[in-house]
Amino acid sequence: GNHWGYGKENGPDLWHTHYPVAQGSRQSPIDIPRQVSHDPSLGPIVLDYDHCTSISISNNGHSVVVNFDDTDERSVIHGGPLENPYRLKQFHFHWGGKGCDGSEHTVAGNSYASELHLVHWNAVKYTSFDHAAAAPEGLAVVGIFLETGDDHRWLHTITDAMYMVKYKGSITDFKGFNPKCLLPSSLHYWTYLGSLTTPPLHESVTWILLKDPIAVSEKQLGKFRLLQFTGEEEDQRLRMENNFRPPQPLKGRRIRSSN
Ligand SMILES: COc1cccc(N2C=Cc3cc(S(N)(=O)=O)sc3S2(=O)=O)c1
Ligand SMILES: [Zn+2]
Repeated sequence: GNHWGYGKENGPDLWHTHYPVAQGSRQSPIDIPRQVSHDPSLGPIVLDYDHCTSISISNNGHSVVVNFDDTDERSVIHGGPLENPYRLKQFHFHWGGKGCDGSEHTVAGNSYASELHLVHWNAVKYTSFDHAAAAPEGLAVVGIFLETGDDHRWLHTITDAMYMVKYKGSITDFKGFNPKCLLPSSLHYWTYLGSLTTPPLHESVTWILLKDPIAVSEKQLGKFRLLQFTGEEEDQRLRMENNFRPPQPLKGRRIRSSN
């Protein structure tokens, strides 16, 4: 049927027809205003990725996803606003078209070129990722902004693998990648309660947005746009770009800032 996407016929403004929660009270992304209340009780976020390694990279028809083995507590985040450790499950990106920005969250109305999402789930409170992804405290997503500048020395590993997952439904081995190398120098962050930014739009996410962007080159971003929304067998060739949802109403939510 009319599967959701980012086009005119199936884009973010129409998602509410199949996913009414799209008009809910804690939807993401949001715009981060210039002034955010500083909460001294908010400790640092800790990313324990030391023994973390990736398994595969795939194209799910909406983004490029790097998947992790989440069968133990090897790679977790804890601290900050989180009551429990959350296990890393996958990371993926959202980006724009040639010369236009594609982040999902915005800062004082400004977009970045792209946004990286590191998706973690609460294996202390929930028995599976699928349960956690639909539960109020189930997920913690770390958002990292990408701005265009110099080449990112480690992003090459990911962009070089993209030709292997050009089409929707493709997946290939991608072992030994540690996302610690994608973190900016500072782990200062904003945090608020929100949702998945794509269908099913579950309101299950504690968002942790790092304030500092990382720099990637236009050339590296260009390789993201070689990916396709469509499958190899489809005659339509749709370049994967502008796969971002615009900011949603804050609806009275509080956004807190770490130090
Ligand atoms: C039962 O719920 C499930 C089961 C399997 C996968 C998903 N997901 C779908 C979308 C989605 C969007 C994310 S974003 N852009 O906010 O970081 S994270 C994420 S997901 O949790 O992987 C949900
Ligand atoms: Zn995302």
